[in-house]
Amino acid sequence: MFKVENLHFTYPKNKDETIKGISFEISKGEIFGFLGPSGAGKSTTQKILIKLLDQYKGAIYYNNQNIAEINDSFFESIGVSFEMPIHFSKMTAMENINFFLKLYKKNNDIEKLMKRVGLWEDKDKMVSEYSKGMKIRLNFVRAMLNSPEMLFLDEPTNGLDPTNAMILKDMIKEFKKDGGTVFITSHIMSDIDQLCDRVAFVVDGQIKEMDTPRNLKLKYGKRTMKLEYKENGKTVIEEFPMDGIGQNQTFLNLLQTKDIETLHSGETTLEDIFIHVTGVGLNHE
Ligand SMILES: Nc1ncnc2c1ncn2[C@@H]1O[C@H](COP(=O)(O)OP(=O)(O)OP(=O)(O)O)[C@@H](O)[C@H]1O
Repeated sequence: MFKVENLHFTYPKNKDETIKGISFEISKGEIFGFLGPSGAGKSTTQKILIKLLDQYKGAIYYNNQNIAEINDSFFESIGVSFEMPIHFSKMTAMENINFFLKLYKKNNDIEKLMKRVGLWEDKDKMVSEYSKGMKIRLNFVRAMLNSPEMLFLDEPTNGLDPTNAMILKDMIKEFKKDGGTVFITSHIMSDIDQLCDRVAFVVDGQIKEMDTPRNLKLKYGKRTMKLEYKENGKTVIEEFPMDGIGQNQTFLNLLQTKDIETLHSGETTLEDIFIHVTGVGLNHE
């Protein structure tokens, strides 16, 4: 569906390259996460992919067509939601939608979308009266206006309360179920974990790691079992190697004789992997 080959990009005013040879492919129906520390080049890549920036080196294909050679049909078939919502604040939400709807040949079911994100009741309110979370939800509706085949989402749940974030994530999953393809950036690792089929970690304009969240967890996870049990009123914690765990008599004895509180494998989180791969902690603004 989407193929990026050896992408390089330098901002005209800069000396150094921002994107230093990125390659990846996204299959139809796949949700692909693009993760990395601030300044790694995520937004720059996204802007190149949606043809906001040109003068890059390398090639980008959408449905086997070089995007440099596709005309308006490209914009007809993609939906974009940037982190900072941009709407006409002196117009109502519905007026905003109607304005943008006219730009497209294909239109989605607006009432259904607005009801789903919980904005139907407030559709005639001025956007200036909308809260930050409402603007973000309206932004998502805008990305879906033309019933796109592929979505580009930059931090789509950032600034939403857990309930609204869950609704948006469910909508993204439904979009995928209906055959849609998604390119997504986020700092919220649990969202990425729940949504993405594959993720790429980008550091300083290069992809450092790319795989399914499960494979990454297996690769970076500690192969251990951690056991917590009660003894003389105190909690004791012991760790055992996963290999040969079924024959480990000490471990088996504890299981049979102790009052077990918890038992889990040393699976690592995407957050741990992020810090390991990028060498940079997550910023949760
Ligand atoms: N218009 C521009 N002109 C020159 N340099 C830019 C421009 N936009 C971004 N940069 C630089 O390019 C690099 C990558 O920025 P980019 O916005 O792509 O990072 P990011 O990974 O999206 O970061 P964040 O997570 O903070 O949004 C940074 O060093 C940034 O200063």
